[in-house]
Amino acid sequence: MAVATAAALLAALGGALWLATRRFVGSRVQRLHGGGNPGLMHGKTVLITGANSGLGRATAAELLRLGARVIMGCRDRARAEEAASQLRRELREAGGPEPSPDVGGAGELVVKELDLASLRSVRAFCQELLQEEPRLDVLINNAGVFQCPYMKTEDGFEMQFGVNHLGHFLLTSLLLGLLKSSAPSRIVVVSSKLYKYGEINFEDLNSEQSYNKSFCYSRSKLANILFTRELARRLEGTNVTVNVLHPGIVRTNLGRHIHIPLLVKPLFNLVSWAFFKTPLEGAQTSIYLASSPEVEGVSGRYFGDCKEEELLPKAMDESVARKLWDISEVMVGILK
Ligand SMILES: NC(=O)C1=CN([C@@H]2O[C@H](COP(=O)(O)OP(=O)(O)OC[C@H]3O[C@@H](n4cnc5c(N)ncnc54)[C@H](OP(=O)(O)O)[C@@H]3O)[C@@H](O)[C@H]2O)C=CC1
Ligand SMILES: CC1=C(/C=C/C(C)=C/C=C/C(C)=C/C=O)C(C)(C)CCC1
Repeated sequence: MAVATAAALLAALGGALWLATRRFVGSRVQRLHGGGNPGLMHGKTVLITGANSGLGRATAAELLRLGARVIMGCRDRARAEEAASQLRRELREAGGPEPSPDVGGAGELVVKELDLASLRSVRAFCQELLQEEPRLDVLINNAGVFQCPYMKTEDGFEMQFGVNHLGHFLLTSLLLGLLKSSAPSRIVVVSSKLYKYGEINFEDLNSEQSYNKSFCYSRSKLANILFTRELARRLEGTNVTVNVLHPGIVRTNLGRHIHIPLLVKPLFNLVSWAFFKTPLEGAQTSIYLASSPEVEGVSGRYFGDCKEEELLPKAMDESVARKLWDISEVMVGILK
């Protein structure tokens, strides 16, 4: 009995130690990309959608630390201003670059309103940005909504397809001119491994015949990959690259629509704390694709953990990618 108790205690202690070590080592491994080169992003302007939370916030923090001027495109100004104040404070405390107009706005953080569930908002955002910004070096299409109940965007699109794909499609299209005139420039698209369970069902892109929230999330993430590959093809020879990534499973606010019974929540929190990536760990591939010299000139590829990965054939289907592009142009009103 005593031996069994001692063994159980030892196992629990070992487990706790392992988890704590994993957290500790993880937080040190996080800063590898560009960590040795704090000026890597000096003079570069980066736009990140959904930069007030989770992966977007962590990506903004790290690119700021590397000297970029970061524009946060966020739907809620109050939430975004609060995140921006925290990021500025963290940067100061870490001894990062002081905001400096002389070095292309190094370490400067700008908040702009952008609701990807409204084409009007996307257009207004781009109009303002194009008036104010002389250059855009990196666009990171990061914002996303995950498995929400059936909802429509302002323009009547199914919410996940509307925000994750169509809003970013219009945003990117309207900013392409500026990205081209700032070349070499980069576009980074945040997708998910869950694309594997999606299909582009052209006959019901608005999910009016049936709605399955998991399918629609996966469909929107498959659309992110097809969009990236078609855009890379169209951008050949322009010195503007576009790559897509999956971040792994990351502890963020993305799961806000998942209902977890109150009693199970503490256990779930513990499990996610132990096994999910932190936002900074999850953001590494976004940061890598946005800043690393290793991927200069690389375009149309899919990455995870800062390494290229293979795609399923359905994500490489050129005819589906072209058809999705053409339909997206009509849906967002670029072509009538
Ligand atoms: N976490 C994970 O495990 C994984 C995440 N991803 C992808 O990573 C990306 C970032 O998600 P993550 O950081 O995890 O989640 P968060 O929920 O923490 O962040 C999502 C961001 O998107 C913003 N957003 C949502 N809807 C809109 C909208 N209509 N207009 C503008 N911004 C909007 C949110 O704004 P607000 O705060 O105002 O709601 C928030 O800033 C997503 O594309 C997601 O699909 C992919 C695979 C796994
Ligand atoms: C961490 C966490 C939650 C869950 C988040 C999950 C499960 C997110 C999964 C996202 C995935 C897998 C996206 C893939 O593209 C809850 C429920 C909000 C409760 C509080 C802590």
